[in-house]
Amino acid sequence: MSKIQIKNVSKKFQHKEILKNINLTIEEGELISLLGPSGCGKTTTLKIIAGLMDFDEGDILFDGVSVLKKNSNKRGAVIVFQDYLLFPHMTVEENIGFGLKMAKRNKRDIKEVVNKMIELVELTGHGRKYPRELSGGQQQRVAIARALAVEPKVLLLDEPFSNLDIRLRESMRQFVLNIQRRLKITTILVTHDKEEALLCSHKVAVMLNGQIKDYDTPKNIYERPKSIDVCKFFGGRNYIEGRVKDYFFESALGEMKVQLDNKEKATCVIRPEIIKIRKEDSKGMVGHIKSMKYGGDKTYYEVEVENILLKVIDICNDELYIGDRVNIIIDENKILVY
Ligand SMILES: Nc1ncnc2c1ncn2[C@@H]1O[C@H](COP(=O)(O)OP(=O)(O)OP(=O)(O)O)[C@@H](O)[C@H]1O
Repeated sequence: MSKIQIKNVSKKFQHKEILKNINLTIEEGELISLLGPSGCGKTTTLKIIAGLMDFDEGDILFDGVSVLKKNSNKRGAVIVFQDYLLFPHMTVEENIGFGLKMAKRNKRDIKEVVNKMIELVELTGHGRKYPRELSGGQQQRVAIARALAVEPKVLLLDEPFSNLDIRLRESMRQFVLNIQRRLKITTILVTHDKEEALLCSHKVAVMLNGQIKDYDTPKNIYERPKSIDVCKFFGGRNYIEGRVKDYFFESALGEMKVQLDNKEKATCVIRPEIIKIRKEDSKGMVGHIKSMKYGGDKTYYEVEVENILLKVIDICNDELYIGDRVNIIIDENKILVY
């Protein structure tokens, strides 16, 4: 249950800069996600926090105190990796008790903690089984129990759900979240799954190319990211070129009010879900539907307006067909201009 501060951390592998001046603060009891594409440096960051890897510059503090001189087993941070890394020749009980045995805790204590953990992760009756006798989700719960048994101050989860099928992933995610909220353990979740990061976290850090590009609440990071790179990482958005003049963004789509100073070249980012389409009734911007895909609770449209193909996500409108002329309504309060 520590506050974690990562200060100006940089790391090179064979002269290649992998982490570039990483700064992050995670408040006590918070769960934050480190979100980014494959190879951007997420696992490296976790290993550095856990003390499993050296780095070139910077500092890591737990509760305001540098942990650089502490070995990994003294830091109180544990990592759960995506492939669980359970010991195959040990039973569930032995796996969960392993860290406590290493810490030379007495047998009675170990048994008590192991039983508590087995109950916590809902594996009562499975204690004597070996990992191969368990399902993927059960193995994962053993890995979580093993990590929590040593009462870490910091829990580091490296893509813990990525090996599970979608249904199991959702229930395991909720399961881990409940435990995290109950124990209030400071947690960093590494993921490349955007929805997972948004759903689970108090805050999300978007990591691209070894740099933290943005760090904010899920809503702010999704709706108001600081840079166009982060918008592009979330994907699926509309990018309109234009300029800002006298507090209006001017483009082929016309004028939209913005709170920005003049800029000769600017890009407006419009999320598909802030655009609504209606059967044409002569008011407002007009386009025509080029494509539509039914997706159950939403429909994906492509609408051509002034030679621009706009992606639109709206509820299904049974009166609309491909080729129809439609009015486009953009929520100007939700556009972003960079
Ligand atoms: N021991 C190592 N020696 C050399 N290069 C390494 C080493 N470990 C990682 N790298 C490189 O550092 C970069 C970051 O790796 P890292 O595992 O941190 O990425 P990641 O964001 O966790 O990716 P993924 O989501 O695929 O696990 C990659 O380019 C990787 O090839």
